[in-house]
Amino acid sequence: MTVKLAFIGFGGVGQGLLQILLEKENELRLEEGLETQVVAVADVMKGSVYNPNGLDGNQLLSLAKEKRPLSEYIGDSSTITGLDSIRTIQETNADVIVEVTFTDVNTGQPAIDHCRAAFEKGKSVITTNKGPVALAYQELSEAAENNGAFFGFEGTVMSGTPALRLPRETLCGNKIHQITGILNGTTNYMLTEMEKGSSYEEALKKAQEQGFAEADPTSDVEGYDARYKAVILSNVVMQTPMIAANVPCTGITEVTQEMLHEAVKEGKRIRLVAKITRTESGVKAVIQPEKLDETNPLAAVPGATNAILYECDLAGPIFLTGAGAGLKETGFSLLIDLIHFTRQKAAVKQ
Ligand SMILES: NC(=O)C1=CN([C@@H]2O[C@H](COP(=O)(O)OP(=O)(O)OC[C@H]3O[C@@H](n4cnc5c(N)ncnc54)[C@H](OP(=O)(O)O)[C@@H]3O)[C@@H](O)[C@H]2O)C=CC1
Ligand SMILES: N[C@@H](CC=O)C(=O)O
Repeated sequence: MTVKLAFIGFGGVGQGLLQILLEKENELRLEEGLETQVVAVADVMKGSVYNPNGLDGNQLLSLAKEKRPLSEYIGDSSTITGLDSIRTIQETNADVIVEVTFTDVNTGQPAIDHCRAAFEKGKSVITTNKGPVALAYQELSEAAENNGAFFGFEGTVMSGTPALRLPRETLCGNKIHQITGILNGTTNYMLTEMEKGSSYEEALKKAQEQGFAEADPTSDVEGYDARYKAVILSNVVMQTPMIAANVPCTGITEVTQEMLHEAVKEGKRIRLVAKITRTESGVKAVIQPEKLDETNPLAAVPGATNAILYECDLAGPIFLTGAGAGLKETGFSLLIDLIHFTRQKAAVKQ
């Protein structure tokens, strides 16, 4: 099956997915029957390019790496430049929209509108953008279903570590009554680096250089990104709608090197912890730095690695750890969605 893709946003994660698709082209065709063709890319600063017969992935990546505009793409006479993101979604022949614009922690826009526009046209969406799933999950998942479209968002929590499919699919049949996790790679990386001696500013800069941080890192350090992820876990895994603004949230801006070193001396670690609990009056969440005993499995989680503990009624505690951020790792999360999209289409055909 050939799947035509349009990238909306072409930053680190979008490029990460395209790199993987090029590297694994043969494997994906042979093992999953999946062939992809990038037909369009639309990005705010880089511009846009569309060719219904497909674009050359290597040329797109070179332009992005050399920070050259997409209007410099050299293609045949069917190549069009200058479509904005909504026209790219509505007017191109893409089957799947790869929504990888920045996450806006107040409005979820423009990503929510991108998803709406895609579903109205019966097109599928795969995204790592937390806004749509945290703020409009109910509406968008219904719109996808009503229009026969696929809505994939595995990478919105813990990047390529399957923090959403594991509980929804593999652990199905359990009632999960509590989820506790380290859900932000940037802050965990910063806390680990600060424990080793880096200043707050140095640690943040290093996290930004490695592509872990949000476009506006305030979202990471103030805990808003982890709060969005807690809301997504409530919406999707606990199937209980949660309003982000109602979730108490404290980031790591007040955590000093002294506090971290003191904790280490006590045999403890300070980590930014998200807790989502099912109570008699609904699902509640809280995000805050916590001093964890070294025996707590979350305390041992280093760098941009994240971890999550699901407390299940039948399976008991299930602990999952892996990348929480990173361009290739998050690009991989989109590949997971793409493979599931392909398998679903193939199953419908049979
Ligand atoms: N990096 C990571 O480890 C992870 C990231 N995510 C999420 O994935 C998404 C992408 O992340 P990442 O690639 O790192 O971010 P980047 O900031 O590198 O890329 C985002 C891209 O989207 C573009 N963009 C912004 N608004 C629009 C718009 N309206 N139309 C078209 N393009 C737009 C930006 O353009 P410009 O820069 O030119 O303004 C930029 O090129 C984010 O939502 C992020 O929260 C999720 C999990 C992990
Ligand atoms: N900025 C985020 C990226 C992934 O969601 C993080 O650091 O976890």
